[in-house]
Amino acid sequence: MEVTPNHTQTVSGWAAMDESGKIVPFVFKRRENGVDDVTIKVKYCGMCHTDLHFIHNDWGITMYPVVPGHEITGVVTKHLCQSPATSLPEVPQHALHKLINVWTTLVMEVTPNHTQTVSGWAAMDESGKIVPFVFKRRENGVDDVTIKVKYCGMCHTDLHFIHNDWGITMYPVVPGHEITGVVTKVGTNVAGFKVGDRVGVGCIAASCLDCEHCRRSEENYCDKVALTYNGIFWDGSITYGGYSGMLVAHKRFVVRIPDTLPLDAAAPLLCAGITVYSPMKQHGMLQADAAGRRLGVVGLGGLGHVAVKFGKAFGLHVTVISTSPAKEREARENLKADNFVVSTDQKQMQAMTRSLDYIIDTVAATHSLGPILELLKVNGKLVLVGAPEKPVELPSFPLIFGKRTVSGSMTGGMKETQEMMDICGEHNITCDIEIVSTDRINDALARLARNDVRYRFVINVGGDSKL
Ligand SMILES: NC(=O)C1=CN([C@@H]2O[C@H](COP(=O)(O)OP(=O)(O)OC[C@H]3O[C@@H](n4cnc5c(N)ncnc54)[C@H](OP(=O)(O)O)[C@@H]3O)[C@@H](O)[C@H]2O)C=CC1
Ligand SMILES: O=C/C=C/c1ccc(O)c(O)c1
Repeated sequence: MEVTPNHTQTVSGWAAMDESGKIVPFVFKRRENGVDDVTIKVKYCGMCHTDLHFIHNDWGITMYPVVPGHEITGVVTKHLCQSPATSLPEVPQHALHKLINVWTTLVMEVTPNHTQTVSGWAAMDESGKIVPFVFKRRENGVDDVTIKVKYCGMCHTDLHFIHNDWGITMYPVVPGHEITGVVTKVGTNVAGFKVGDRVGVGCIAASCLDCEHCRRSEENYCDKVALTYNGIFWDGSITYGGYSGMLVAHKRFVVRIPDTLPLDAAAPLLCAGITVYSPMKQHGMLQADAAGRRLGVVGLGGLGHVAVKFGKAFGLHVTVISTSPAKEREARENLKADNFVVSTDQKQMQAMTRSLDYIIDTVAATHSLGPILELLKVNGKLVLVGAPEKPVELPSFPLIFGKRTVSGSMTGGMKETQEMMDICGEHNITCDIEIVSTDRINDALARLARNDVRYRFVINVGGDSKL
């Protein structure tokens, strides 16, 4: 109730409280009937197999307690005319603006300290079109840092969310988790940052700060993690990302950008960089004794090209495994890749059998891991970071016959992100970027979807402007 003061109506229902899958009686609160709402007395509810998936957390995205049911029939008991909320201001609007106003009104009702108006860019539905979107952010709290956004990288994850590939998008979604900018305000409990500092924000907006993972600064694995967009923040509000002019971030989730790094080419390090750095470190690829070992990078996009750069900076022998022969020359000449294999060319693939110690797979589309696993030596390790919407094919024979391991990795923790950023500062590692103006976001997304970028689009949100 603290989080959502307008959730005043008590409802009796039935919920699963955990993965045991047992349904128990559950009393909870629903919001008051808003201006665009209809209250329904539920008469019947079908039991879909999706309910079972959520009850058992089959898809790994259940937020317990979960009250299932999406085949609902009933009778209207309250609607607009009886709503306690008054009508919207009389402004000539087309449908989209009206929707935005309703949304903003609701957010303000739920989170009264969300008083700062911000201009950004959002997808309103699965059509995937990005449109200007005005919304509210919270006031700068005692532990918060307010940031004027200068640049924001366009990660393939943004595309997945914009198109609801993963089925979990809460529209309107303001994407962007590769954010750099300048501090404009700090809270009274903030010691590490001051106005004017060059900073970045990556994938995390909040975590519990208290669990075993948070204590180890693996906030990315906290089961209460709130992602930078499409997350649910401590106050119950939905988070909005860096395709926007301004951001309020908790100090724990802000990273210092070394003076040697430009804010535009450093921005993708906040996601693409840390997402490959973290498993490379975890699996020992960055240790001095790993120099000379053989790394394969599957997919030469935003994540992949940074993996090549880290691999080379730490003395690994790097092979790019790509569907795009046209990327070979640049990969060898600019990224200094030692080898380039076209994954659709069976001869080239066969010649690489049992040659690699590690592989990082960054591919955004569904594919089979079988031919890729064959490239690993016995005991070799494959780390999956690409997140296609459908499961990848994982045949057992190449795993068994090569005693190989497949694992996954999700972005990185905050301590590790700062460490990575500082290493990039020392080694002058930045991303290869193409700057996009805010009126070209849709064109850039279309090009990203058809694999036409070398290697990251970065939106110039406010890079040319003074503070
Ligand atoms: N695990 C995590 O924490 C994170 C995961 N991700 C995920 O990683 C994946 C890659 O992200 P990112 O590097 O930004 O994406 P990019 O689009 O920049 O790169 C993906 C690369 O995959 C290869 N590819 C092959 N086939 C396809 C296809 N049909 N569609 C798209 N790509 C294809 C391409 O490389 P080539 O031309 O060489 O074949 C392409 O450049 C995404 O699924 C993203 O959601 C992103 C951030 C964090
Ligand atoms: O695959 C990784 C996805 C990471 C992610 C999803 C949503 C979001 O807001 C993020 O900041 C990161």
